[in-house]
Amino acid sequence: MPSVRRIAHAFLERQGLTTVFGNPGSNELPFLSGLPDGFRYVLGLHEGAVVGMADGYAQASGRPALVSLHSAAGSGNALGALTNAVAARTPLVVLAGQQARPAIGPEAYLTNVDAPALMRPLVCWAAEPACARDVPRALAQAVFEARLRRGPAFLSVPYDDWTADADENAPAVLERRVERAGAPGAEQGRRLAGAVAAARRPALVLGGDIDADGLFHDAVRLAERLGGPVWAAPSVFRLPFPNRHPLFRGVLPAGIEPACRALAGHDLVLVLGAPVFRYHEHLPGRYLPEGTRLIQVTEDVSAAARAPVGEALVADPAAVTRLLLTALGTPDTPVHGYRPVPAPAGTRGPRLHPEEVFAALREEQPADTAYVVESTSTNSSWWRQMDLRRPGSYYFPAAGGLGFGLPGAVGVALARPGRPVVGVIGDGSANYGITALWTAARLRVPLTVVLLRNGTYGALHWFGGLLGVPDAPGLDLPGLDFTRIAEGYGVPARQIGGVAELRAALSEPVDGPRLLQVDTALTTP
Ligand SMILES: Cc1ncc(Cn2c(C)c(CCOP(=O)(O)OP(=O)(O)O)sc2=O)c(N)n1
Ligand SMILES: [Ca+2]
Repeated sequence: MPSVRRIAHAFLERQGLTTVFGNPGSNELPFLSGLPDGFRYVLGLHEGAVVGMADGYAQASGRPALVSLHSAAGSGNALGALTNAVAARTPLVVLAGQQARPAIGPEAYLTNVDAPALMRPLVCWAAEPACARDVPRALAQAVFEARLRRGPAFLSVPYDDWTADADENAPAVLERRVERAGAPGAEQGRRLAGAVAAARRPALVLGGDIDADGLFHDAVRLAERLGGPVWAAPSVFRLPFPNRHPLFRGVLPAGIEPACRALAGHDLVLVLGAPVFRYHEHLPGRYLPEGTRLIQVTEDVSAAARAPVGEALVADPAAVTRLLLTALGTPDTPVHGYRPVPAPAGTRGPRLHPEEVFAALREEQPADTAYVVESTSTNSSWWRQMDLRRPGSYYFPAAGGLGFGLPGAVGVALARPGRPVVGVIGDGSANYGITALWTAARLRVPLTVVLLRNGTYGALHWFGGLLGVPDAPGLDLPGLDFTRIAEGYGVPARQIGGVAELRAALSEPVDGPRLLQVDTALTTP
């Protein structure tokens, strides 16, 4: 009989999971041995960077990604990055090594004492097979759980399982297909279309799933058919709609009371592909204005069940969007007149205003550039200056867990080799995923990193004021020089003086990773 490893490799190959993002330990070597031709191992120097790269890769490719982590400490290092993947609903298959079966009970060195418990609740499914013969089936379950539940699934495998003989049923795993159909029933569809058609002042709130599911252009057609305002759901991590479209009103405020105020006057709020809502600053009040009906459409059962208000239909947003476009008819003429971009705010000192940096990106970068942003005090400046009109144009850490930016940018660039990719990273955020620069250099990933150095955790200064604690310590970052740090990881880097120098640098051809450090003024989010 073939070995468990042989069946596992064959199954992963059948499922297209041939790029392994990993950082190895002794427990993982038996799985990694004998990887078939066509497999690619992308080494990250810290498990946070490994998962961040896999997250960016899976989001940009639209397919699950495979992760190989070391047991215990290695899996623990990945938890921060997994907060973003679980919030983004990114399908990741996370394999972790484990001590040999007889050594687990006595808790030998490098034992992951209760491996599945360590990873919950940051994965949608976690297990350690009860015996070597169950590994092929459990691996298949991990793949199908990740893909169908849309999140990271975790499997811990003792290292002596991989060389064990598979049993006579194992080859049948290779033939398994598990699919999901998520269209609403006829009556559900009629009810929803009737509610939308009857609305006098409908509003749309769109979530990251709209971009993840390829619905960016359908959302525009639906919005133009409804004719009402469109918001991106709070704590936006993917752009679901062109941000200068005349119907676009920006990101819905991430506070209960301001969000309610923004929705005032609308008799129906249709939420597609988002939780209701992922609030951030706690600003209590009514969830919805008097007389406003909210209907949420998501395939995330938990997001539907935990929402504090409104009705929910658990269904595929793509099927629902198509159903509504069919029932309501698509608009005859597309809307014109995208909103013009205001002149960027400037500064009179040596530091650039973030808006000047973003205006330079808008004007110098190709229109199909994909941006991976992780700078938390510059969001308002970003949306004032950018004009993004394509799917897959914007990625942000979905749970606000810093450390996604740099690795995620590397992952996006690996997934979309023909598309320009720019990481816009704060000098605070950069430190959490900095080792991704080494992988970018080794793989010569075409990537521009614009490092915004304002010498501080800018957003926390703002939050301190909001929370009435302006005197908190630990918010300033003097003396960091990412040009030298990047060079140390093998990435060419330079300090940028003014806007003209930035524009000139951005217009140069990109044939590998590069980092441009810009000193910026502190702004409010
Ligand atoms: C893993 C992790 N650690 C700490 C934080 C807390 N945090 C921190 C430390 C922020 C400051 C980020 O600083 P930056 O330089 O990247 O960006 P700005 O200066 O523009 O705010 S924003 C924020 O929520 C976090 N979100 N995630
Ligand atoms: Ca900063």
